[in-house]
Amino acid sequence: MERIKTDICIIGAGSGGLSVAAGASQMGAQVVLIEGHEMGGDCLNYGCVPSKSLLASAKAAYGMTHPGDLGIAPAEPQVDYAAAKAHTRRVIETIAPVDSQERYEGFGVRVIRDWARFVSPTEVQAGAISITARRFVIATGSRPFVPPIDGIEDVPYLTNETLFDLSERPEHLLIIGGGPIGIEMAQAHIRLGSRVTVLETGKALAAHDPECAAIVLNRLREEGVEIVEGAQVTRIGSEDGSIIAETADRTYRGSHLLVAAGRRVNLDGLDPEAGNIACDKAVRVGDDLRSVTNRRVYAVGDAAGRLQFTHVAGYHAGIVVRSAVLGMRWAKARQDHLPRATYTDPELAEVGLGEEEARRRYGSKLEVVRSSYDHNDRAIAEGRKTGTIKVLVAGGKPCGAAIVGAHAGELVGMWAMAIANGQKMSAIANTVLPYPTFSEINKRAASGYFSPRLFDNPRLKTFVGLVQKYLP
Ligand SMILES: Cc1cc2nc3c(=O)[nH]c(=O)nc-3n(C[C@H](O)[C@H](O)[C@H](O)COP(=O)(O)OP(=O)(O)OC[C@H]3O[C@@H](n4cnc5c(N)ncnc54)[C@H](O)[C@@H]3O)c2cc1C
Ligand SMILES: NC(=O)c1ccc[n+]([C@@H]2O[C@H](COP(=O)([O-])OP(=O)(O)OC[C@H]3O[C@@H](n4cnc5c(N)ncnc54)[C@H](O)[C@@H]3O)[C@@H](O)[C@H]2O)c1
Repeated sequence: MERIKTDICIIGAGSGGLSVAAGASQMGAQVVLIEGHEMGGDCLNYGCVPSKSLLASAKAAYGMTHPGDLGIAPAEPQVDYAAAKAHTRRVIETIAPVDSQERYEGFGVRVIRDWARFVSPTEVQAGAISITARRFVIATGSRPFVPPIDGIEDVPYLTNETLFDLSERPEHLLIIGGGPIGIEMAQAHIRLGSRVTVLETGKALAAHDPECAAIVLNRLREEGVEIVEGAQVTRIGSEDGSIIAETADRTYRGSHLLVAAGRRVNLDGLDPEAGNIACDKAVRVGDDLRSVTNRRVYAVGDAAGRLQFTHVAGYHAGIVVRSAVLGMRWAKARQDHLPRATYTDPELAEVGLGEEEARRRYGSKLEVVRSSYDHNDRAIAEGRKTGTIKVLVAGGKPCGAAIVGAHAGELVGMWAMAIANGQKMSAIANTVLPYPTFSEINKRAASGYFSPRLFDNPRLKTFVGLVQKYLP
């Protein structure tokens, strides 16, 4: 057996593991990176990248049938589902070199392509290689959770790991789960010509601001997606070549079934017990992202059991590099400034607290300011007036923002920056933005916070009266 001693051993070469490896190795630490499957993990191969690529094809098709009032006649798009999937593959291939074994070996990282498991609190094995390290980073990500519905294993269901390889367009896609994956893929498929039914046991897009989520769900329904909330599927089966999903009061039929019912953290095969690493649904870590039972071990990204986003995995990686490479043991992960976006049309994006939590925390001190897309000149010019922004303000500072509308994922960045840096509403209001841009929606919301203070203020009016009296 080959034996390696290293500074940092990272398990998993997805968004989190790769970011730790890049940072640590380029700062001079010795790094071993172990990947059992594809370099790039979920985001590149089965997640963000293919889903956003397919949504882009779908948006192009929708734009042809819905040109709005722009003076262009609608046209029937010739949708080639297989070609759209070829586009997603090309996008993956274009981005893949950035996550490749060769690139990381170029940084001096020893990359091992095998599955890793702990054999002791200080040692991991990957195939015939044993690695002891000063610090370990669990960056094993997550996989689709398949609910134990009667009959589900007897039908050929799809998950995000197989959907993007499907080249025949589903005639009628049944989707179990109305979270971000289910809803993004529902819109992609309805626009590419499938019929789509989403069966959601609770509320669809439940993690999002309810007002903003409702706008997205209404749009999907208008486009023809059947979204059934409160649908408890009790049995899955097949009949006459169709897949059927039974709830208490109805049977739904489709040609294909996509399971998008949440995620399971990848801990199987890792043998965390042998490493004295306490886990529940994820690795149990504190805000320092270190295992509560084995201080040599960190967890990042989906494996850390917090928000499951690529940018969060990257953020975690930065904390780990500070702590494990630079010895800044005080480095801690925050949650309050992390943006979340769902790339439907209209987009949905949030940062910071939701309204309910903000009210609990700040009570009557909380102020809510809003601005609507239909007052934004660029949105009017482009015929993209559906949308709104809601900013939660406490003590003059934004503590949360929710946006639904075109480019919401871009617009939320300004609020993420303000919250991350403890900036006041005046920081947004004082920023001069180019005209006409969608980002002026943010500024209008910030101005909305100051308007009553400036324009409905009797003391200010008296002061201005005096100034005007004495000004030469
Ligand atoms: C369909 C879909 C769309 C998404 N869209 C977005 C989006 O638009 N924006 C966004 O921010 N997030 C999105 N996400 C979430 C995002 O993909 C994940 O949060 C992110 O990939 C997590 O990164 P990670 O490093 O924790 O794990 P991963 O990227 O999953 O990487 C984990 C890696 O570890 C490897 N591994 C696991 N166990 C072992 C082991 N024992 N030994 C060796 N290797 C192992 C795996 O093979 C994998 O390569 C999406 C997810 C899905 C499924
Ligand atoms: N745009 C993005 O950034 C993006 C896109 C996709 C996914 N993601 C990430 O991936 C994570 C996972 O996404 P997801 O949509 O799979 O999970 P999710 O947990 O967000 O949503 C799953 C949904 O499935 C429902 N569900 C569970 N069991 C069910 C059953 N038996 N029948 C019907 N419905 C059932 C749940 O109630 C829930 O609403 C997200 O939380 C997000 O962090 C991000």
